[in-house]
This record gives sequence, structure tokens and C-alpha cells, in this order.
Amino acid sequence: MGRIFLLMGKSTSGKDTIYRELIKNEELRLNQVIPYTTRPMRDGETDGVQYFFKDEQEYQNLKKSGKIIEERTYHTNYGEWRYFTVDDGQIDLSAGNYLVIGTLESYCYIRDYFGKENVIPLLIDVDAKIRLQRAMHREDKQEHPKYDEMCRRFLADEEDFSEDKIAQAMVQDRFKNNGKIDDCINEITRYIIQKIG
Ligand SMILES: Nc1ncnc2c1ncn2[C@@H]1O[C@H](COP(=O)(O)OP(=O)(O)OP(=O)(O)O)[C@@H](O)[C@H]1O
Repeated sequence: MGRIFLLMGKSTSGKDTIYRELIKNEELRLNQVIPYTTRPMRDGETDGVQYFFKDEQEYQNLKKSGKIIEERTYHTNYGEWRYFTVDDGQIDLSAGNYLVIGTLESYCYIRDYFGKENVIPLLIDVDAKIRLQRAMHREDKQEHPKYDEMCRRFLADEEDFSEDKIAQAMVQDRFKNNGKIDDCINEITRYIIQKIG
């Protein structure tokens, strides 16, 4: 039986970078799951690659059919944007293992949907000072740095990933990414290999 590995962590903890490396690793043979969104497609994006792009009506239909596994809604300046995962046949645990990026909240929904034994959380931890420095460095490189948004996310994440919530979700598998990212990737790789046997 396959497993779903759910990579999560605060903003700038290294999720995207670690995800890309784990997916590339042929030994692990982890499958991707394409999420859904109602936000408009950006230049360079293709439907079914980064996301499946749906409109509000299509979202409502999926919701009615009970196919939505987890969802988040962001109230943006452009209206409500939804991000969601759909039970559309992409995840077939008899066919292999999967890697997804999520939040503590989405982990709980996915765990409850597929069963605790089938969903393995991988929580990336970075000390606050290092994470802020990396976030600042990333922002510095933007044409129009948004330091206010960076700070907002930093503070929001402190809440969303509070030690209380981590304990409540019973997430115990934690991986430090304070040093070289390769060390963290290697540690997670070894852990996944051990889990998938
Ligand atoms: N171990 C590390 N050493 C140095 N820089 C790192 C390390 N890990 C991540 N970074 C840098 O931190 C930044 C954030 O990494 P990444 O985008 O992978 O994080 P993320 O958790 O997906 O962030 P977000 O949720 O904000 O999109 C990138 O600039 C990345 O190069």
C-alpha cells in the first residue's frame, strides 16, 4: 500500500526546494498531485501543470459531489481565491507513493480522508532568526520587495504552526533545515526510504 508524504513548514522553511529535489530522486519514485485553484492563470502557467484552473461554479459542483479533500480560501484584493485538493483519481494508494506540500491544517484533512497510517507528515523546522534572514534575502532580490507581506506571513505562520497546534495534530516527524539544505534533503530521503521499505 502506498503512502502520501506531506511536506509542510512555515514560509521560507525550504518546502519548494526540498519538494523539487525529492520528486527528482528516481530511487524514491514519488508521484506528484496537481492541486486545484480558482485563481486566474498567470502568464506561463498551463492548465493541469501547476494547477487545474476552475471557476467558482466548477468549484461549487465539486464541493457538492463531496470530492474535495481539503481547501483553503484567501481573501485577496481580486476577490476570493480558492485552493483545493480533489479526489479525482490522481491519488491511488494501490499504485504508488505521493508527495504533496501542505499546511498543518491540510495535513489533518488529508489524514482524516485517507487514514492516519497512509499519510506521513514531514515537518520542516528552521529557527526563527535564520528563517527571517532567508526571507529578507529572498525579498531583497525582488524587483518590488514586499517587506510588509513578508512580516505578515512570518507572524501568521507562528500562529498556524504553534507548538500547541503541532502537538494537537500529533505531528512528530520533524526535520531541521538550519544548515545546508542538502543535509536536510538527505535526512528526509533516508526517512522516506525507511517508510516505503
Ligand atoms: N538550507 C538552506 N540554506 C540557505 N538557503 C535556503 C535553505 N533552505 C532554503 N533556502 C532559501 O530560502 C528561500 C525559501 O525556500 P523555499 O522557496 O524552498 O521555501 P518555502 O518553504 O517553499 O517558502 P514559501 O512557503 O514562502 O514559498 C529560498 O530563497 C531558498 O533558496
